[in-house]
Amino acid sequence: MISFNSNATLHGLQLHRIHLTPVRAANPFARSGFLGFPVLQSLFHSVQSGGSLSSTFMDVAKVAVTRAATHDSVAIRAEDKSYSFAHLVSSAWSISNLLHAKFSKTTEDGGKSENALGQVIDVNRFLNGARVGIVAKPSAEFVAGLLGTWLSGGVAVPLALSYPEAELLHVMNDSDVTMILSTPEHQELMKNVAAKCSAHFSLIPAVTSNSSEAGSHEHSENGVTDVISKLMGKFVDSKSSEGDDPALILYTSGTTGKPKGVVHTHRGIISQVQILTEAWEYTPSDQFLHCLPLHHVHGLFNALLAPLYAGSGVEFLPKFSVRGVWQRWRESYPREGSKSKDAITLFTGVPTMYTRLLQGYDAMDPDMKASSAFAANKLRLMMCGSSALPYPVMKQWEEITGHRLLERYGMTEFVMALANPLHGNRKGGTVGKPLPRLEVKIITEEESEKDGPAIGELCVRSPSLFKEYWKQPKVTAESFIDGGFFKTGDTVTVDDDGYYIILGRTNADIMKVGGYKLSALDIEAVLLEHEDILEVCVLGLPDKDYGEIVCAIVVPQEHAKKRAEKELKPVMTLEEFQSWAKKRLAPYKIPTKLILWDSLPRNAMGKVNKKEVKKLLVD
Ligand SMILES: Nc1ncnc2c1ncn2[C@@H]1O[C@H](COP(=O)(O)OP(=O)(O)OP(=O)(O)O)[C@@H](O)[C@H]1O
Repeated sequence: MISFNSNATLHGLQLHRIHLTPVRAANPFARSGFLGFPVLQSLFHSVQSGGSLSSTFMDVAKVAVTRAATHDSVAIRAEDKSYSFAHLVSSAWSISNLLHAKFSKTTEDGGKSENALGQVIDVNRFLNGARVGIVAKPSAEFVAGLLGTWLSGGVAVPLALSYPEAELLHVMNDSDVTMILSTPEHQELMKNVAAKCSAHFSLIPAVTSNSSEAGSHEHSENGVTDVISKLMGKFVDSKSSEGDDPALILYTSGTTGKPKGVVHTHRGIISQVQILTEAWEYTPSDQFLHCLPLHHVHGLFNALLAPLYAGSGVEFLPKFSVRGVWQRWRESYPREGSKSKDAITLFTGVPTMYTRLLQGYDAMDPDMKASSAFAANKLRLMMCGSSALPYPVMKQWEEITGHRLLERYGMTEFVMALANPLHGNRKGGTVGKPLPRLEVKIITEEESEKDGPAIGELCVRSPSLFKEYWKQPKVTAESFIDGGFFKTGDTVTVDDDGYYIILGRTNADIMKVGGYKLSALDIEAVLLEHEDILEVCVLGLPDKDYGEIVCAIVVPQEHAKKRAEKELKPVMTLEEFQSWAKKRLAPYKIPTKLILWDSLPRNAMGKVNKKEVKKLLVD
């Protein structure tokens, strides 16, 4: 067994912390271990860095929200509207009122509430850990729904928009949601689902945008004071909620079994957003272009909560569009020396997004190519993760945009753990080293310890580790080893420079072929170098002689399909494919079965569920 510790520097965060000490002392949010606090804190950060350090929470909050109301601090942009932090906080407050009206009645002493279960509880935590399902596209309403749930002592369960009704019902029933918050476009379906799982349903009130008249009125100086006083009143007298209280349940995609509810605490969330802010130096001058779903950690933490915590703006493209992304970058940096006011500085995506962006680029005329590549180059940072980034994609992206994508590794259970550096060598085919305050170790099998690099299961210990699998104490207990390390189920190795290489999910990507243990990801990376292959999925199929055989499902490039049509020949034969692979792969790694498909069945995060595909092929 070998273990590694992260020793990354902390200077960025220390500055931030020292700066905020006077505010935290007087701030009731600080005691509550509540993400609403860091969101407000990020406003204070920008106020203080402007030079006017105020001494009390009320002073700082007033200045901060007034600034936000004068458009200085845009938190969210979506569909040509912008929303300040003040708008989000004010909407969260309205949602909390709405939930309060539904779920509690104030007791005679006025300081306590009785919730729907007849429990007498503190007015500010009336939901008492009840689950609130949030079904909304990436929008200001989604963020307000999340904050409103936390303001009320609830546990947010963000749900996929793409789930069919049966899957939605599974998740809602499993997490025992008390309430579903949604938006008009999903009203019909969600009302139906709510009725079937005996939950209440409510629409999230539209968040007021900066441009609307109601918004400017609401956040006039008196309005601001009013919102702040209400929030203060709500928190000053509240008993602090413990940071270890559940805040969020995210459901896994189920690539390794039935979807499990992963419970994150307030403290874990705050730790994670601080770790990411520090590692990638998110600041209030950053603008994130966000095109990921919000029920997975990549879209929720890396591209929303951490940037909001850091005071960065987040612009939602509700649905990923190749044209939309390139266009937004070109608008940000129209020509040399010019940068738009809201220029995008940060982007993150899954590998298939970069593949599609490259296809879109190839289809552009030369002028458009030049302006697109120029604009992309101007962003501060581009990141990739959620599944393995194929080396050819990374290389081509760098040739065009000048950006070496920062690849990182994460999982629903601990959010992010390993990452290539912001400054320093980003190594293709690796996911870098442990993030600050993260510890990892590899549990090796006896025989692999003798020679060569350690290969085994990656285990992670982190302040951002989840608390438990919802209602699954046995599975939770089995997922940890001594000392609180979480067993990821991923097989990894580490190179001579300490960079980690993900070989894949032990039970889906690691194939046992005639005594060899092979990584499907390793073989996929090589096959993607074939000029006729657009996408590939490698998996092991059962075989009575070898245990498993290597099967490759290939999606051909358009040009290969057109050529095949013209020549009235198959796009690729197994013989041609194998003779190409022979020069690049050891004989036992060469696929012995080739299947050609038009596309691969990918989930919202661009992942192929290999277990499902295997079932299709074997049954
Ligand atoms: N950069 C990366 N390279 C290779 N694999 C990655 C990378 N980032 C994430 N992964 C894979 O994604 C997994 C985490 O994804 P997630 O938490 O969404 O689980 P899932 O596989 O989709 O679902 P389930 O937990 O139900 O199996 C990791 O365990 C790892 O296998």
